[in-house]
Amino acid sequence: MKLIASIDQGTTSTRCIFFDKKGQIVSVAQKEHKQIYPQPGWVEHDSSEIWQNTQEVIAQARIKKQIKIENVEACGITNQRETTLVWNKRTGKPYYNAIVWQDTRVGKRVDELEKEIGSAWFRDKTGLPLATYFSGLKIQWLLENVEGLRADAEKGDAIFGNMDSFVVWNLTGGIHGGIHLTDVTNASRTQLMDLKTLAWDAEILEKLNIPLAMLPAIKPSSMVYGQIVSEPLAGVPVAGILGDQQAALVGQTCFKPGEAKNTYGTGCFMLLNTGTKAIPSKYGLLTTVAYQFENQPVHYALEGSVAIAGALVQWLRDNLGIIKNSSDIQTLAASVDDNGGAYFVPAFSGLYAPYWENSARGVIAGLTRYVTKGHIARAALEATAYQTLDVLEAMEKDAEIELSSLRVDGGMVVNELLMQFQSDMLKVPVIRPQMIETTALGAAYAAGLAVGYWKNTDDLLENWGIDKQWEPNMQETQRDGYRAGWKKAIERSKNWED
Ligand SMILES: Nc1ncnc2c1ncn2[C@@H]1O[C@H](COP(=O)(O)OP(=O)(O)O)[C@@H](O)[C@H]1O
Ligand SMILES: O=P(O)(O)OC[C@H](O)CO
Repeated sequence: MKLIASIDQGTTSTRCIFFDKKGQIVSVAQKEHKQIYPQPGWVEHDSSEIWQNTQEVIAQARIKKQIKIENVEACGITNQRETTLVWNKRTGKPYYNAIVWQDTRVGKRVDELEKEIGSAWFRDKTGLPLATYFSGLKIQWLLENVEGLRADAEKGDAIFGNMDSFVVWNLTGGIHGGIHLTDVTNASRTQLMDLKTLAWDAEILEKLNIPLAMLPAIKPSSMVYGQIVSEPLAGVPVAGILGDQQAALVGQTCFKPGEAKNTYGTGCFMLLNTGTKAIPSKYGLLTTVAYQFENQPVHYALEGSVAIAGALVQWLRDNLGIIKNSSDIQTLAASVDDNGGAYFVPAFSGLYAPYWENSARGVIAGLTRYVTKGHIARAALEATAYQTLDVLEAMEKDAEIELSSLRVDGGMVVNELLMQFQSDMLKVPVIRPQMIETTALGAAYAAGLAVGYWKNTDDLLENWGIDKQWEPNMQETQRDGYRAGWKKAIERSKNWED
């Protein structure tokens, strides 16, 4: 049986999944990597650990089901977006740990640029507001803080990449001729690419003092980029690259304008396909590239990015120790009937969409002696649903549409309590497809389309099917009460950092 390999290099783990023609998983392997927190607000990853894990999960997934290399038609890559790495193309060594998208170290720089140039200038060109989230300011921070880096970058020896570029460069030979490229979806998250021309923007590079020589070539999301030379996928073409949230949009087969999905992982990201039109946002969303298949026009999306969703469950597990495994939150939250008046705003990296408040920090509001750890667990889950509601409202206003249902995926959607509460808050049905590994599937689709494994997107629509659907079932007054409590808590979280 012929298969497509997909590598999903996510924020908390790296997976390799082999898919068949029906979009079903044939084999999967996954490994978590360390989260490094050197200072409050800083988040880093060790890039050599990530590359090591990538090789291990590919090998494990192949061995588990004895997959023969001649049966692997192509490989797709999908990745945590924005996370920024600079390494030396002659030695392969990184200049610094990868600075993760959630990292807030460039907060001061954001404020300076806001005063100096203003967010609108960046938004008009890139579709993105000034925020700590994107890669451009992280690259600038590295250039200013790592000795010797600027000179190497100007020579073109020090090269930048998000994790897609880093993985592809290593797979295709590394210091022995690895290719240095990225796809349009990832490039659209650097804040260095012009959304209309799909090229690096010379004015922004000049303003941030970033040498063009260090940036990867920008390519479509689906095409044969080159051959893998490293075991255990040697000889297989790399044929698809998509940022993970765009990959989930493709995996959910949201190919028509007006179709949307919400992915509940570390963070939570809602994307609405807006077709070949880039819609500027007036209500706090991002305008971003959805995908570009080879020889086809680019498709855009509106995106509502929420930094902390499942990461809050991990925080309750790792930092407070009130649950042992992430899945234990279900029993704990179900041990009480409601949130007991408690609201948890997880503004650990400031607030992202639709607020974009760098200076916000996390708060638990409404505490009384009545509140138990069950209520805190419930408030933590509800936080994801309220944040999604904030984003959905902004999206409906920006795109002038009304969503009739929402397709969901990601690690948190196994949580039925959350899914019901989500539907109650949004007042629309929430639909979980049979396949919730949509991120890896989307990258597999991009790769498979490039090599003719699937003929066109119609082939892919047949692979999508519903597993479960939740209908709204809450009294309006009760819902309004929850919403009002959340809005008050949001106000308490703002303007915390000086
Ligand atoms: N039963 C559950 N209820 C709520 N959250 C969960 C549950 N199981 C896992 N999670 C959360 O889902 C996230 C993992 O989802 P995943 O899609 O793998 O994330 P990512 O791709 O961002 O690494 C973790 O943050 C974890 O805390
Ligand atoms: O790795 P995930 O699933 O948390 O996704 C991270 C996003 O790409 C950040 O923009």
